[in-house]
Amino acid sequence: MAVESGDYIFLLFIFLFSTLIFFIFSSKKKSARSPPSPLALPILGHFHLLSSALPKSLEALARRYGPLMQISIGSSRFLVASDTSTAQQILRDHDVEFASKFAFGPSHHNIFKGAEFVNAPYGTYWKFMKRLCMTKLFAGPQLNRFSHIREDETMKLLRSLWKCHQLGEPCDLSTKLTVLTNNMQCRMAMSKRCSRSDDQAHEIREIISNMMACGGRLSFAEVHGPLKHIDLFGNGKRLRTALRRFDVLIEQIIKEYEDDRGESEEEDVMDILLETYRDPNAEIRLTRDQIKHFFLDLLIAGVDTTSASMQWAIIELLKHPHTLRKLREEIHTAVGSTRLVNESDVPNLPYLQAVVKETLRLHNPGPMLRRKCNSDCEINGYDIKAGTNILVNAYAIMHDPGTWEDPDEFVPERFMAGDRDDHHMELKGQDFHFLPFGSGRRACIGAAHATIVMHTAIGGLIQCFDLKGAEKVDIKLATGYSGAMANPLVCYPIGRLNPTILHVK
Ligand code: HEM
Repeated sequence: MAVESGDYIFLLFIFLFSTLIFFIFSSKKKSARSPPSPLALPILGHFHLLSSALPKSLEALARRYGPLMQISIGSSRFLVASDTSTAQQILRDHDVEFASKFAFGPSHHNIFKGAEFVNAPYGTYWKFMKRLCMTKLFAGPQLNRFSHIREDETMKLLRSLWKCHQLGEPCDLSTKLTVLTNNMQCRMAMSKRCSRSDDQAHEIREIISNMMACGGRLSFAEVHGPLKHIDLFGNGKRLRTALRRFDVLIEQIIKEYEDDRGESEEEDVMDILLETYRDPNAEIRLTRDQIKHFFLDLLIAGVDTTSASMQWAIIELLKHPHTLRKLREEIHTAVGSTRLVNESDVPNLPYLQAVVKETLRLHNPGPMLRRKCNSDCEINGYDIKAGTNILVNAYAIMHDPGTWEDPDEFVPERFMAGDRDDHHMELKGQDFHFLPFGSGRRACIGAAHATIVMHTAIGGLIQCFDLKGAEKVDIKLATGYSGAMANPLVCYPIGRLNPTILHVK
């Protein structure tokens, strides 16, 4: 068969086209790079470059190595994203690829290993539990259902401070705020048990505090580094003991639920989980350990974070008398002095909202967002392989001087319309300059609950009391990567309005 000139032209075209495609792809491959990394030491990795204030030391490294860098601490390797644009790619543009999390704590001491919700990979189990949280605990109508619990516990807090005022006694506000958040959460999730008396909620609190204290005492080297499998000071053992105590207590609560089956009270989250556990045809097969760990996760994720944020807000207000005065004036104008601030007042208290936002920006208790990449993708022009662990440094983003004027100062006015540019930022994670509750599929599920609690408790405390002596507290950040305070907030409450005679509504 003769070859016609048209065929030559066609073959030449195919040749040129394939060559072009080859070059495009091979040049892409060549430009496929790994993110930069500081010089690492053998075994220790970058351990020597990091201080106990991890978000801050990672922020300093990012200034030299860029918004996406590789870090290793002992056997843990991860990328760190430190600016808004990189965070947006990970948390929004590639949200599905980064919808799993990796464990970044002393998880090797967890006696319920594999049963976690907060660290669960993106899949059927996580989706089921998230749906349960949103439909039964933390979405609009469900949140409203629990308003009486929040009111009741806030009133208990204010009454206990009034008692200190009457007796002239000091008050450990840190503990009282933690009791507040713990009791609210226990009553919301296990209302049948924890509403009858405070005993079980109190015991749960004690165990979780103990657990957090042991976890916090573990050094970086024991969590990530060369001492990971040597429990040098016995804190790992103590942590496991606290977990076993939690196991015994929660097992007892579960048994009480099982014995009380058929009682007419309204279904709570524990009932729903136990129904799913018993049902052979349920959408997922839950294990008993998963149920236990779910409650543990809610308590660990929600109690100390909300309490620490309120402690920081109070300290900042006491350090800034002008801000405190302005807040009191706003509350006085909008609410008056015959009734207590309540949840429906919050939309009319923009300065209180600004105080809460500014506290969460400056002292965020969840400053490192953890993600695990599910499939290969590209971020900032770098190839990211499936299985890569990433930390988004929300601390660095919320302290970025390019976004925030005087980023280390407490200036609630920046969130007030008309004062500065930043006022439009909301708490829902849609603005990647402001990420106190993270963003995307794995964002905080308790954000709405936490902010309601913060507004009403801070509002009530400021309305009813002057808090004297707190200025003597040595204000330091606790070690580790959480944003909690190192020392308890002890003060003398001096009554301004008696909460026990104020109207609640
Ligand atoms: C001021 C209080 C709180 C702050 C600042 C906070 C912050 C955060 C942050 C930054 C994350 C990670 C988000 C991400 O990776 O994108 C998170 C996750 C989470 N938070 Fe909160 N949180 C607070 C209160 C609560 C409360 C009250 C609860 C529930 C009782 C809660 C439950 C959770 C859970 C379950 C997750 C994991 C969600 C998942 O992995 O799917 N948090 N929180």
